[in-house]
Amino acid sequence: MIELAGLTKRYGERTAVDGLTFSVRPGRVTGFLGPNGAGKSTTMRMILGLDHPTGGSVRIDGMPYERLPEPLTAIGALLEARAVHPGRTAHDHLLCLAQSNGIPLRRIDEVLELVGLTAVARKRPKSFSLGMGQRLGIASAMLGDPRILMFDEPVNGLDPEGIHWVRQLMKQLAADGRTVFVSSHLMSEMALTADHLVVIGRGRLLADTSMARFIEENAHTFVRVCTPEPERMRDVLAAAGLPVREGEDCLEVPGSQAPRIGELAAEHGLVLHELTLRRASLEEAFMRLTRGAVEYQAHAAEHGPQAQGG
Ligand SMILES: Nc1ncnc2c1ncn2[C@@H]1O[C@H](COP(=O)(O)OP(=O)(O)OP(=O)(O)O)[C@@H](O)[C@H]1O
Repeated sequence: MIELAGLTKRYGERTAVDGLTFSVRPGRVTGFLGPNGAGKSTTMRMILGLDHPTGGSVRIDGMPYERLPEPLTAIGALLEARAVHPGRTAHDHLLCLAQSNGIPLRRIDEVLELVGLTAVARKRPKSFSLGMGQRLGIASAMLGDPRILMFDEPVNGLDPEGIHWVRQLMKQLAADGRTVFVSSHLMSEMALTADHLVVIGRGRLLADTSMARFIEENAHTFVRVCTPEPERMRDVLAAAGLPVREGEDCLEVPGSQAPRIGELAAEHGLVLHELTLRRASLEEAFMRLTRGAVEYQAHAAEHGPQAQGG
C-alpha cells in the first residue's frame, strides 16, 4: 500500500502538489489522472524519494522510501523509460540493478522473458525502439518482484499489441494481490485497465473513487426508453419517482436503472421497443471534472464535452 498524507511540493512560488492525502490499495489497478501539469509526475517522484516534499509524507507499506531495506523488492517503478545507461546492454542494465539490490540473478532472464526482450538481451538499449525501451523499463520495475508497482505513462509509444500486453500485465499484477498505480493520458485505455481512480488538478485531489462511480457522478449516464405509448410510460416513471426527459425520438431517464424501468413497463403492460443503457465515457467524466483545473487550454477550439439531452 502507498499512503500519502498532506503531501505538498512547492517550486518557489509555484505549488506543484498541494496537500494530497490518499492511499493506493493492493488488489486493484488504480489509475492516476490529471491534466498536463497537474502534478502527477512530481507526486510519483516523491513516492520514490526522488524529490523531497515541502510538506506531508509518503509511506510505502508503512515506511518512507529511504528506510526500505531493499527498495526494489518493495516497489518497482517505470518513470522515464529512457533512464538507461547508453553503453550497457539490456541484460547488463538489469544485472547492475540486481547486484546493487540483492536480487537473485535468475530474475534477469525471467523478466526479460516476461517482457519479450530475450532475443535482444545482449543489445544496447540506444538501438531500441520506443516500445522496446518501454518494455525494458517495465522489466526493471518487475526485477525485484515487488508487491507495489508504479508506472508513469506505461503505454507511451507502444503499438496496439504492446498496449494490450501492458493492460493484461497490470490486471494480472493486481489480480495477484499487488498494488498497481498507473498514470496515463489515454482515457479509453485507462477505462479498460483501472478499477479505481485518483484524479488531481493543479496539485489538488479532485476524486478518489471507483471507475464506475467516477463516471456515474461526473458524466451523464441515462437509459433510452422507446415505446409506442410514451405518455403512459412517462406517467408510470413519474409515479415511481424516476425523472424523465424528452430525448430526440424516445424518452430518456437519467441514471442507470434499466432493469427497474423494464420491470415497471412489464407491470403496467407497456410495450418496449428499446431499453438501452447509454453509458458516459471516462473521457467525458474526466473533462467535466477537470474543466476548471486545466492549465493549458486551447481556447480557440471548443473541446468541451457535449451535454446529452435536455
Ligand atoms: N523541477 C521543477 N521546477 C519547477 N517547476 C516544476 C518542476 N517540476 C515540475 N514543475 C511544475 O510543477 C507542476 C506539476 O508538474 P508535473 O510534471 O508533476 O505534472 P504532470 O501532471 O506530471 O504533467 P504531465 O501530464 O504534463 O506530465 C507543473 O506546473 C510544472 O511546471
